[in-house]
Amino acid sequence: MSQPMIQAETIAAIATAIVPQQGSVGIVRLSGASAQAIAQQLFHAPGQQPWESHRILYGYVRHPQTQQVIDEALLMLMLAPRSYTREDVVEFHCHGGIMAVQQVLQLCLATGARLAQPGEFTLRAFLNGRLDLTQAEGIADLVGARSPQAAQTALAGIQGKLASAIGSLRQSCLALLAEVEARIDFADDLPPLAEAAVAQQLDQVLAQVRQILATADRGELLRSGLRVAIVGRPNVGKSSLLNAWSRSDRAIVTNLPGTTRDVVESQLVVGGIPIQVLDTAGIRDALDQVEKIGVERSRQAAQSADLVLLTLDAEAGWTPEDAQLYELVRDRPLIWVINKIDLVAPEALSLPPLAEQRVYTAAAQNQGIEALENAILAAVQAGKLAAADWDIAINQRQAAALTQAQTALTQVQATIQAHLPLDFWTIDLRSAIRALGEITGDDLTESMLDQIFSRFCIGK
Ligand SMILES: Nc1nc2c(c(=O)[nH]1)N(C=O)[C@@H](CNc1ccc(C(=O)N[C@@H](CCC(=O)O)C(=O)O)cc1)CN2
Ligand SMILES: Nc1nc2c(ncn2[C@@H]2O[C@H](COP(=O)(O)OP(=O)(O)OP(=O)(O)O)[C@@H](O)[C@H]2O)c(=O)[nH]1
Ligand SMILES: [Mg+2]
Repeated sequence: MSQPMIQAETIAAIATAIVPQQGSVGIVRLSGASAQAIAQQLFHAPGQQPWESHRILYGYVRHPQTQQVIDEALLMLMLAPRSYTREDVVEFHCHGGIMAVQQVLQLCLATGARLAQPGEFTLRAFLNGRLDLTQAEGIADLVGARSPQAAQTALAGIQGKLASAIGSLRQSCLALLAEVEARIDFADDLPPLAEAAVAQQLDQVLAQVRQILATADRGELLRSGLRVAIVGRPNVGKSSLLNAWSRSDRAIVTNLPGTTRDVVESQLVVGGIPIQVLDTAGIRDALDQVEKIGVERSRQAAQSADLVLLTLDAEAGWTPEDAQLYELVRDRPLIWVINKIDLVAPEALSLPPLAEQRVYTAAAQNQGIEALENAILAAVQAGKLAAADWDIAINQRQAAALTQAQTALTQVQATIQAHLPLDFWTIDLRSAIRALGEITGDDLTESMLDQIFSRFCIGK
């Protein structure tokens, strides 16, 4: 799969974000055999500027028929193979906003390019051998990263750290397979295989497989993050807690119960984990229709959360309504937040008669936030995050394939121990090699590719 294959069609897409907050520059990208020819019909570079690879041209994008100027722009030509896709690539660096890039893209499409599918530039980079599959997945991870640690891990993937770890395991298995097959084919000419030595080699490979598999939990946390819902009776200080925690005035706070009517979301990073915090409407028998809907959304938020912060008013203490609320959310991982602790003497506290972990906060005074963060990290097992000596973190697809390899290699060991004939060894060795190859893309199927590249964004 790694020999260059020139794709017949030239693809085009807007490579930069199209969002309400406009960027100052927007890029339209072309890749494929006609990229330069298309660009030359659209782009006018005044003066004697030569169309050389890896040089910036200054000029105008013009409608090829009407000569109407669409944008003033910079253009970069990157001739194959020195480009992201290893095909001829052209980038138009246009003015930001929506209109310039949209119109330039339309002109590219009218001049022979086809709109790229999500991830298609990176797919071509993969098909042309510039990246393996784990590196391509790293690129999607980096684009989606929501914490510096997640970005760092993604970059390790792009730089090929996982690829080389898996690659060397696969090489070990291939070498072993070659040894075994040689004994099958030339049994009389070669000394027999030392079973003990082979078993020891397999042990080493398996130990590494286990190490890499252990990074899956961390990968999952860094990629998906946590949804944390702040839930509680009205007026206990949920919105104050969100504001103190996010150091903002994101949510409206008043002394009126029923202030928050809808779920308010905020993005935070705690110990490297991206966290989506949901402040919810206080749960009670609602007074009006709007509040009723809000309360229903609170219940849904609690149900969808990875962790619930069940908040109590320390002054009011543990009430029957709190007990009812607990029944609603007790199947979720849960931390008690005893808020307004500034209003109560420690001996006067009445606490929930329940075992879950507690933290004490005075949200209005920004107190207790660190304790809260520590409790959350403990709840998700901070150990899962501890970066090993490397910053590799595998995803679910990679973990599934690695588990297959582990099973197959364990099977080889059993085969050796049972002193079964060499033919039996090769069966499981081959399936281990295939599973490892699925991770890097050395062994792959069309549907795997679709699955992987469909989670990219357009233009990547
Ligand atoms: N304007 C712009 N910025 C960008 C990108 C881009 O495509 N365009 N990138 C896109 O994601 C990232 C940079 N990644 C890149 C990775 C490889 C090559 C590249 O040309 N690789 C060739 C040749 C390298 C060389 O000349 O030595 C190769 O590896 O074969 C380009 C960009 C981020 N910034
Ligand atoms: N003394 C004290 N007052 C607090 C504390 N936290 C919140 N309050 C006050 O309690 C009142 C209610 O706070 P909110 O944050 O709006 O409470 P809520 O739980 O979001 O209320 P609803 O949105 O109505 O469910 C406000 O007057 C806050 O200033 C605290 O730690 N100590
Ligand atoms: Mg509120």
